[in-house]
Amino acid sequence: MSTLQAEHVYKVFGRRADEGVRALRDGADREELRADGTTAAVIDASFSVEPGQIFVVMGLSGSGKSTLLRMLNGLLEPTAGRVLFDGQDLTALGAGEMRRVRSTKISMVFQHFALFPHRDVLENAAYGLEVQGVSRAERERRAGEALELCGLGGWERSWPDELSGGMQQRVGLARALATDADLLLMDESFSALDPLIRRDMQDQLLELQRRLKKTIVFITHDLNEAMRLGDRIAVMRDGRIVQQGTAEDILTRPADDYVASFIQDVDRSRVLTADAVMDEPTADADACACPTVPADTPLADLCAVSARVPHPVAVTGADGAVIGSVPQGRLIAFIGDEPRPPMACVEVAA
Ligand SMILES: Nc1ncnc2c1ncn2[C@@H]1O[C@H](COP(=O)(O)OP(=O)(O)OP(=O)(O)O)[C@@H](O)[C@H]1O
Repeated sequence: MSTLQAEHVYKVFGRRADEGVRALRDGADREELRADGTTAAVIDASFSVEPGQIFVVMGLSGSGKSTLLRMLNGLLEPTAGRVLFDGQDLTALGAGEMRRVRSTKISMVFQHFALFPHRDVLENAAYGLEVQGVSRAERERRAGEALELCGLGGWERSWPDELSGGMQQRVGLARALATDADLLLMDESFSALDPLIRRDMQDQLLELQRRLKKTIVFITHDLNEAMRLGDRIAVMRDGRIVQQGTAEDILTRPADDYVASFIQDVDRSRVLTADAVMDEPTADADACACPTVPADTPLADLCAVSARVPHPVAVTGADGAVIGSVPQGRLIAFIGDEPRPPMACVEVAA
Protein backbone atom coordinates (compact mmCIF):
# COMPACT_ATOMS: atom_id res chain seq x y z
CA MET A 1 0.00 0.00 0.00
CA SER A 2 1.37 3.41 -1.00
CA THR A 3 1.26 5.25 2.28
CA LEU A 4 3.14 8.52 2.58
CA GLN A 5 4.65 9.36 5.94
CA ALA A 6 6.56 12.34 7.24
CA GLU A 7 8.36 11.74 10.52
CA HIS A 8 9.52 14.77 12.51
CA VAL A 9 10.64 16.56 9.37
CA TYR A 10 12.59 19.84 9.67
CA LYS A 11 13.92 22.15 6.97
CA VAL A 12 16.20 24.90 8.16
CA PHE A 13 17.93 27.20 5.66
CA GLY A 14 21.21 28.84 6.55
CA ARG A 15 24.80 27.94 7.25
CA ARG A 16 24.15 26.47 10.68
CA ALA A 17 21.07 24.46 9.84
CA ASP A 18 21.82 21.49 12.14
CA GLU A 19 22.40 23.81 15.07
CA GLY A 20 19.09 25.45 14.19
CA VAL A 21 17.28 22.10 14.47
CA ARG A 22 18.90 21.45 17.84
CA ALA A 23 17.85 24.89 19.06
CA LEU A 24 14.26 24.33 17.84
CA ARG A 25 14.16 20.96 19.62
CA ASP A 26 15.34 22.73 22.78
CA GLY A 27 12.43 25.14 22.52
CA ALA A 28 13.81 28.05 20.47
CA ASP A 29 11.26 29.73 18.22
CA ARG A 30 11.48 30.80 14.60
CA GLU A 31 12.21 34.45 15.41
CA GLU A 32 15.22 33.60 17.57
CA LEU A 33 16.72 31.66 14.67
CA ARG A 34 15.96 34.42 12.22
CA ALA A 35 17.98 36.85 14.33
CA ASP A 36 20.85 34.47 13.71
CA GLY A 37 20.40 34.52 9.91
CA THR A 38 18.74 31.09 9.84
CA THR A 39 15.24 30.37 8.46
CA ALA A 40 13.20 27.56 9.95
CA ALA A 41 10.89 26.84 7.01
CA VAL A 42 9.41 23.56 8.31
CA ILE A 43 9.51 22.59 11.98
CA ASP A 44 8.84 19.06 13.24
CA ALA A 45 6.19 18.05 10.67
CA SER A 46 4.72 14.57 11.12
CA PHE A 47 1.76 13.07 9.30
CA SER A 48 0.59 10.04 7.40
CA VAL A 49 -1.47 9.90 4.20
CA GLU A 50 -3.23 6.65 3.37
CA PRO A 51 -3.92 5.46 -0.20
CA GLY A 52 -7.11 7.01 -1.54
CA GLN A 53 -6.83 10.02 0.79
CA ILE A 54 -6.51 13.67 -0.11
CA PHE A 55 -4.29 15.35 2.49
CA VAL A 56 -4.50 19.12 2.25
CA VAL A 57 -1.75 21.37 3.60
CA MET A 58 -3.22 24.80 4.22
CA GLY A 59 -1.50 27.95 5.37
CA LEU A 60 -0.73 31.56 4.56
CA SER A 61 2.16 32.66 2.40
CA GLY A 62 5.49 31.85 4.07
CA SER A 63 4.05 29.20 6.39
CA GLY A 64 6.23 26.49 4.83
CA LYS A 65 3.85 24.63 2.49
CA SER A 66 6.02 24.61 -0.64
CA THR A 67 9.14 23.68 1.30
CA LEU A 68 7.28 20.75 2.83
CA LEU A 69 6.04 19.64 -0.59
CA ARG A 70 9.53 19.82 -2.09
CA MET A 71 10.77 17.51 0.64
CA LEU A 72 8.00 15.04 -0.20
CA ASN A 73 9.15 14.75 -3.81
CA GLY A 74 12.85 14.69 -2.95
CA LEU A 75 13.71 18.06 -4.51
CA LEU A 76 14.81 19.26 -1.08
CA GLU A 77 16.54 17.17 1.55
CA PRO A 78 15.13 17.52 5.07
CA THR A 79 17.60 18.95 7.60
CA ALA A 80 16.23 16.32 9.98
CA GLY A 81 13.52 13.66 9.93
CA ARG A 82 12.38 11.13 7.34
CA VAL A 83 9.92 10.90 4.45
CA LEU A 84 8.69 7.40 3.63
CA PHE A 85 6.66 6.40 0.60
CA ASP A 86 5.60 2.90 -0.28
CA GLY A 87 7.78 1.68 2.59
CA GLN A 88 10.84 3.34 1.05
CA ASP A 89 12.81 6.00 2.95
CA LEU A 90 13.05 8.74 0.30
CA THR A 91 15.53 10.69 2.40
CA ALA A 92 18.03 7.80 2.19
CA LEU A 93 17.98 7.46 -1.62
CA GLY A 94 20.85 8.56 -3.84
CA ALA A 95 20.22 11.21 -6.51
CA GLY A 96 19.80 8.68 -9.36
CA GLU A 97 17.41 6.47 -7.42
CA MET A 98 15.43 9.52 -6.31
CA ARG A 99 15.09 10.67 -9.94
CA ARG A 100 13.73 7.25 -10.89
CA VAL A 101 11.22 7.27 -8.01
CA ARG A 102 10.21 10.81 -8.95
CA SER A 103 9.57 9.95 -12.58
CA THR A 104 7.64 6.72 -11.93
CA LYS A 105 5.92 7.03 -8.54
CA ILE A 106 5.37 10.74 -8.01
CA SER A 107 3.51 13.27 -10.17
CA MET A 108 3.31 17.00 -9.65
CA VAL A 109 0.53 19.39 -10.73
CA PHE A 110 1.50 23.06 -10.46
CA GLN A 111 -0.46 26.30 -10.30
CA HIS A 112 0.68 27.51 -13.69
CA PHE A 113 0.96 24.53 -15.89
CA ALA A 114 3.62 25.15 -18.47
CA LEU A 115 2.20 23.38 -21.50
CA PHE A 116 4.46 23.22 -24.54
CA PRO A 117 2.87 25.58 -27.09
CA HIS A 118 4.16 23.69 -30.13
CA ARG A 119 2.98 20.28 -28.99
CA ASP A 120 -0.63 19.26 -29.26
CA VAL A 121 -2.74 18.27 -26.24
CA LEU A 122 -1.97 14.55 -26.60
CA GLU A 123 1.79 15.15 -26.79
CA ASN A 124 1.59 17.48 -23.80
CA ALA A 125 -0.29 14.89 -21.76
CA ALA A 126 2.24 12.23 -22.79
CA TYR A 127 5.27 14.28 -21.76
CA GLY A 128 5.93 12.49 -18.42
CA LEU A 129 5.91 9.16 -20.24
CA GLU A 130 8.28 10.50 -22.90
CA VAL A 131 10.73 11.42 -20.12
CA GLN A 132 10.43 7.83 -18.85
CA GLY A 133 11.34 6.52 -22.32
CA VAL A 134 7.98 4.84 -22.97
CA SER A 135 7.36 4.01 -26.66
CA ARG A 136 5.27 6.45 -28.73
CA ALA A 137 2.34 4.04 -29.25
CA GLU A 138 2.17 3.18 -25.55
CA ARG A 139 2.45 6.76 -24.34
CA GLU A 140 -0.19 7.98 -26.77
CA ARG A 141 -2.54 5.25 -25.59
CA ARG A 142 -2.01 6.07 -21.90
CA ALA A 143 -2.12 9.83 -22.44
CA GLY A 144 -5.34 9.41 -24.44
CA GLU A 145 -6.89 7.46 -21.54
CA ALA A 146 -5.81 10.13 -19.04
CA LEU A 147 -7.28 12.90 -21.21
CA GLU A 148 -10.52 10.95 -21.42
CA LEU A 149 -10.58 10.66 -17.61
CA CYS A 150 -10.12 14.42 -17.34
CA GLY A 151 -13.00 15.12 -19.72
CA LEU A 152 -10.80 16.07 -22.66
CA GLY A 153 -11.63 13.22 -25.02
CA GLY A 154 -11.77 14.64 -28.56
CA TRP A 155 -9.27 17.45 -27.84
CA GLU A 156 -6.13 15.33 -28.42
CA ARG A 157 -5.06 17.11 -31.60
CA SER A 158 -5.84 20.65 -30.42
CA TRP A 159 -3.14 23.16 -29.50
CA PRO A 160 -2.78 24.54 -25.96
CA ASP A 161 -3.73 28.08 -27.00
CA GLU A 162 -7.08 26.74 -28.27
CA LEU A 163 -8.02 25.67 -24.72
CA SER A 164 -9.47 27.68 -21.83
CA GLY A 165 -7.47 28.07 -18.60
CA GLY A 166 -9.47 25.32 -16.91
CA MET A 167 -8.94 22.95 -19.84
CA GLN A 168 -5.20 23.66 -19.84
CA GLN A 169 -5.10 22.82 -16.15
CA ARG A 170 -6.89 19.56 -16.94
CA VAL A 171 -4.17 18.72 -19.48
CA GLY A 172 -1.71 19.24 -16.60
CA LEU A 173 -3.77 16.86 -14.47
CA ALA A 174 -3.92 14.35 -17.35
CA ARG A 175 -0.12 14.53 -17.70
CA ALA A 176 0.21 13.71 -14.00
CA LEU A 177 -2.28 10.83 -14.24
CA ALA A 178 -0.82 9.35 -17.45
CA THR A 179 2.37 8.23 -15.71
CA ASP A 180 0.26 6.11 -13.35
CA ALA A 181 2.18 7.47 -10.35
CA ASP A 182 0.62 6.57 -7.00
CA LEU A 183 1.53 9.83 -5.30
CA LEU A 184 0.09 13.06 -6.67
CA LEU A 185 1.50 16.31 -5.31
CA MET A 186 -0.65 19.32 -6.19
CA ASP A 187 0.77 22.78 -5.47
CA GLU A 188 -1.94 25.47 -5.56
CA SER A 189 -3.12 23.62 -8.65
CA PHE A 190 -6.44 25.44 -9.00
CA SER A 191 -5.51 28.82 -7.52
CA ALA A 192 -5.13 30.61 -10.85
CA LEU A 193 -8.59 29.62 -12.09
CA ASP A 194 -11.82 31.63 -11.98
CA PRO A 195 -14.03 30.64 -9.01
CA LEU A 196 -16.61 28.66 -11.01
CA ILE A 197 -14.01 26.77 -13.02
CA ARG A 198 -12.06 26.19 -9.85
CA ARG A 199 -15.08 24.61 -8.22
CA ASP A 200 -15.60 22.48 -11.30
CA MET A 201 -11.99 21.28 -11.12
CA GLN A 202 -12.40 20.47 -7.43
CA ASP A 203 -15.47 18.37 -8.28
CA GLN A 204 -13.57 16.59 -11.06
CA LEU A 205 -10.66 15.83 -8.78
CA LEU A 206 -13.00 14.36 -6.15
CA GLU A 207 -14.72 12.29 -8.82
CA LEU A 208 -11.40 11.07 -10.26
CA GLN A 209 -10.11 10.26 -6.81
CA ARG A 210 -13.17 8.11 -6.08
CA ARG A 211 -12.16 5.98 -9.06
CA LEU A 212 -8.35 6.12 -8.96
CA LYS A 213 -7.64 6.18 -5.21
CA LYS A 214 -4.26 7.88 -5.44
CA THR A 215 -2.35 9.23 -2.47
CA ILE A 216 -2.76 12.99 -2.88
CA VAL A 217 -1.12 15.90 -1.10
CA PHE A 218 -2.81 19.17 -2.08
CA ILE A 219 -1.34 22.55 -1.11
CA THR A 220 -3.63 25.57 -0.86
CA HIS A 221 -3.93 28.87 0.98
CA ASP A 222 -7.73 28.71 0.60
CA LEU A 223 -9.52 27.20 3.57
CA ASN A 224 -12.79 26.64 1.70
CA GLU A 225 -10.88 24.64 -0.93
CA ALA A 226 -9.12 22.73 1.85
CA MET A 227 -12.45 21.90 3.49
CA ARG A 228 -13.99 20.78 0.20
CA LEU A 229 -11.14 18.54 -0.89
CA GLY A 230 -9.40 17.30 2.22
CA ASP A 231 -10.06 13.97 3.87
CA ARG A 232 -7.57 15.36 6.34
CA ILE A 233 -6.25 18.89 6.59
CA ALA A 234 -3.02 20.17 8.13
CA VAL A 235 -3.01 23.85 9.05
CA MET A 236 0.49 25.35 8.95
CA ARG A 237 1.64 28.50 10.69
CA ASP A 238 5.22 29.79 10.81
CA GLY A 239 6.66 26.43 9.75
CA ARG A 240 4.66 24.29 12.16
CA ILE A 241 1.58 22.16 11.65
CA VAL A 242 -0.65 23.69 14.31
CA GLN A 243 -3.59 21.36 13.73
CA GLN A 244 -4.41 18.36 11.60
CA GLY A 245 -7.72 16.57 11.31
CA THR A 246 -10.89 16.38 9.26
CA ALA A 247 -12.73 19.52 8.16
CA GLU A 248 -15.20 18.85 10.96
CA ASP A 249 -12.47 18.52 13.58
CA ILE A 250 -11.06 21.87 12.54
CA LEU A 251 -14.40 23.63 12.34
CA THR A 252 -15.83 22.26 15.55
CA ARG A 253 -12.64 22.03 17.64
CA PRO A 254 -10.08 24.60 16.42
CA ALA A 255 -6.76 23.96 18.20
CA ASP A 256 -6.03 27.60 19.03
CA ASP A 257 -7.07 31.20 18.42
CA TYR A 258 -5.15 31.31 15.14
CA VAL A 259 -7.11 28.42 13.63
CA ALA A 260 -10.33 29.82 15.12
CA SER A 261 -9.74 33.17 13.40
CA PHE A 262 -9.00 31.38 10.15
CA ILE A 263 -12.26 29.45 10.09
CA GLN A 264 -14.45 32.47 10.76
CA ASP A 265 -15.18 32.97 7.07
CA VAL A 266 -15.79 29.34 6.18
CA ASP A 267 -19.28 28.51 4.98
CA ARG A 268 -20.02 26.05 7.79
CA SER A 269 -23.46 25.23 6.42
CA ARG A 270 -21.80 23.66 3.35
CA VAL A 271 -18.88 21.95 5.09
CA LEU A 272 -20.47 20.51 8.20
CA THR A 273 -22.79 17.56 7.76
CA ALA A 274 -25.61 16.16 9.87
CA ASP A 275 -23.45 13.52 11.57
CA ALA A 276 -21.04 16.19 12.83
CA VAL A 277 -23.70 17.98 14.86
CA MET A 278 -26.22 15.26 15.77
CA ASP A 279 -27.21 14.12 19.27
CA GLU A 280 -28.60 10.78 20.37
CA PRO A 281 -31.80 9.71 18.53
CA THR A 282 -34.99 10.94 20.21
CA ALA A 283 -38.22 8.97 20.48
CA ASP A 284 -40.07 11.62 18.40
CA ALA A 285 -37.54 11.68 15.62
CA ASP A 286 -37.33 7.91 15.51
CA ALA A 287 -41.00 7.02 15.50
CA CYS A 288 -42.94 9.45 13.28
CA ALA A 289 -43.28 9.69 9.50
CA CYS A 290 -41.48 13.03 9.17
CA PRO A 291 -38.65 13.33 6.65
CA THR A 292 -35.21 12.08 7.73
CA VAL A 293 -31.78 12.99 6.32
CA PRO A 294 -28.72 10.86 5.52
CA ALA A 295 -25.67 11.43 7.74
CA ASP A 296 -23.73 13.25 5.00
CA THR A 297 -26.39 15.96 4.46
CA PRO A 298 -24.82 19.45 4.58
CA LEU A 299 -26.29 21.70 7.28
CA ALA A 300 -27.60 24.10 4.61
CA ASP A 301 -29.89 21.34 3.31
CA LEU A 302 -30.66 20.14 6.82
CA CYS A 303 -32.00 23.63 7.64
CA ALA A 304 -34.71 23.28 5.01
CA VAL A 305 -35.86 19.95 6.47
CA SER A 306 -35.64 21.24 10.03
CA ALA A 307 -37.95 24.13 9.16
CA ARG A 308 -40.68 21.64 8.20
CA VAL A 309 -40.31 19.16 11.08
CA PRO A 310 -41.80 19.95 14.53
CA HIS A 311 -39.10 18.01 16.45
CA PRO A 312 -35.40 17.13 16.05
CA VAL A 313 -34.62 15.82 12.56
CA ALA A 314 -33.76 12.11 12.49
CA VAL A 315 -30.40 11.26 10.87
CA THR A 316 -29.99 7.92 9.11
CA GLY A 317 -26.89 5.80 8.52
CA ALA A 318 -25.88 3.89 5.37
CA ASP A 319 -28.40 1.10 6.12
CA GLY A 320 -31.28 3.57 6.60
CA ALA A 321 -31.49 3.05 10.38
CA VAL A 322 -31.77 6.16 12.58
CA ILE A 323 -28.38 6.91 14.16
CA GLY A 324 -29.02 10.35 15.68
CA SER A 325 -31.09 13.51 15.69
CA VAL A 326 -30.49 17.24 15.24
CA PRO A 327 -32.58 19.70 17.29
CA GLN A 328 -33.16 23.09 15.64
CA GLY A 329 -31.37 24.93 18.44
CA ARG A 330 -28.23 22.91 17.92
CA LEU A 331 -28.34 23.50 14.19
CA ILE A 332 -28.63 27.26 14.66
CA ALA A 333 -25.82 27.24 17.23
CA PHE A 334 -23.45 25.54 14.79
CA ILE A 335 -24.21 27.87 11.92
CA GLY A 336 -24.61 30.87 14.20
CA ASP A 337 -20.93 31.88 14.01
CA GLU A 338 -21.26 32.54 10.32
CA PRO A 339 -21.15 36.16 9.17
CA ARG A 340 -24.09 35.65 6.76
CA PRO A 341 -26.41 32.77 7.73
CA PRO A 342 -28.24 31.13 4.80
CA MET A 343 -31.84 32.28 4.26
CA ALA A 344 -33.44 28.98 5.31
CA CYS A 345 -31.79 29.27 8.70
CA VAL A 346 -32.94 32.84 9.17
CA GLU A 347 -36.49 31.53 8.73
CA VAL A 348 -35.93 28.74 11.22
CA ALA A 349 -34.52 31.18 13.74
CA ALA A 350 -37.41 33.66 13.37
N1 LIG B 1 15.82 28.40 -0.51
C1 LIG B 1 15.47 29.11 0.57
N2 LIG B 1 16.41 29.78 1.27
C2 LIG B 1 16.08 30.50 2.38
N3 LIG B 1 14.83 30.62 2.85
C3 LIG B 1 13.84 29.98 2.17
C4 LIG B 1 14.11 29.21 0.99
N4 LIG B 1 12.93 28.69 0.54
C5 LIG B 1 11.98 29.14 1.39
N5 LIG B 1 12.52 29.90 2.36
C6 LIG B 1 11.78 30.54 3.48
O1 LIG B 1 11.07 29.53 4.16
C7 LIG B 1 9.82 30.03 4.62
C8 LIG B 1 8.70 29.15 4.08
O2 LIG B 1 8.60 29.37 2.66
P1 LIG B 1 7.63 28.53 1.71
O3 LIG B 1 7.85 28.99 0.32
O4 LIG B 1 7.79 27.08 1.99
O5 LIG B 1 6.21 29.00 2.25
P2 LIG B 1 4.78 28.84 1.53
O6 LIG B 1 3.81 28.59 2.63
O7 LIG B 1 4.84 27.83 0.45
O8 LIG B 1 4.55 30.28 0.93
P3 LIG B 1 3.92 30.68 -0.50
O9 LIG B 1 2.47 30.29 -0.42
O10 LIG B 1 4.14 32.15 -0.56
O11 LIG B 1 4.66 29.90 -1.54
C9 LIG B 1 9.74 31.48 4.15
O12 LIG B 1 10.14 32.30 5.23
C10 LIG B 1 10.74 31.54 3.02
O13 LIG B 1 11.29 32.83 2.92
